[in-house]
Amino acid sequence: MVANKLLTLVFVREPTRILLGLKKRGFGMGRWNGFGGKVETGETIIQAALRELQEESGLKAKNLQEVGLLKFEFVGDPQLLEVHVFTSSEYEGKPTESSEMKPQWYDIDSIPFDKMWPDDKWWFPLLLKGSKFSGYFLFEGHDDVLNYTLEEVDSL
Ligand SMILES: CCc1c(NC)nc(N)nc1N1CCCCC1
Repeated sequence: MVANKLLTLVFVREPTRILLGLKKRGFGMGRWNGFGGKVETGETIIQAALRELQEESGLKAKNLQEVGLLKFEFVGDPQLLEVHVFTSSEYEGKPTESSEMKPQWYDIDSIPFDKMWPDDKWWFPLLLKGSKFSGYFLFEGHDDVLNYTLEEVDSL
């Protein structure tokens, strides 16, 4: 049984804009996304979310709200990815480019979905309106979603 690989994804949100980062290398390179990565052994999901945000954006979140649970399967890969999605509205620091990510504020009316992972266009609107959501996406390669389920939930 291959255990799910735990990942975090944090979006820093202000009333009219959201912080995205352009992935400069590795998995998802060239796509805008929130900040996140693997949960290492010995750390909680929350600790990992805070660590990855700080490493990748320079920001220290002072609050985190879990807003989504997304599971991803890639055809031919037995490893399921389990992404815990968070938003933060209070933070310290200034967005700073890292080796991994180039941060940039986007107006919530002009999210660059064509330059993001294809699943985002389905669940991002739920994040923006403050819903909690749970979804599953079956990918073939990194560009094609073969099928998906997505629901708004009362609690995660
Ligand atoms: C699981 C891949 C993924 C994805 N779809 C495939 N969509 C978004 N928005 N983020 C993703 N992660 C967020 C955690 C760090 C790795 C990339």
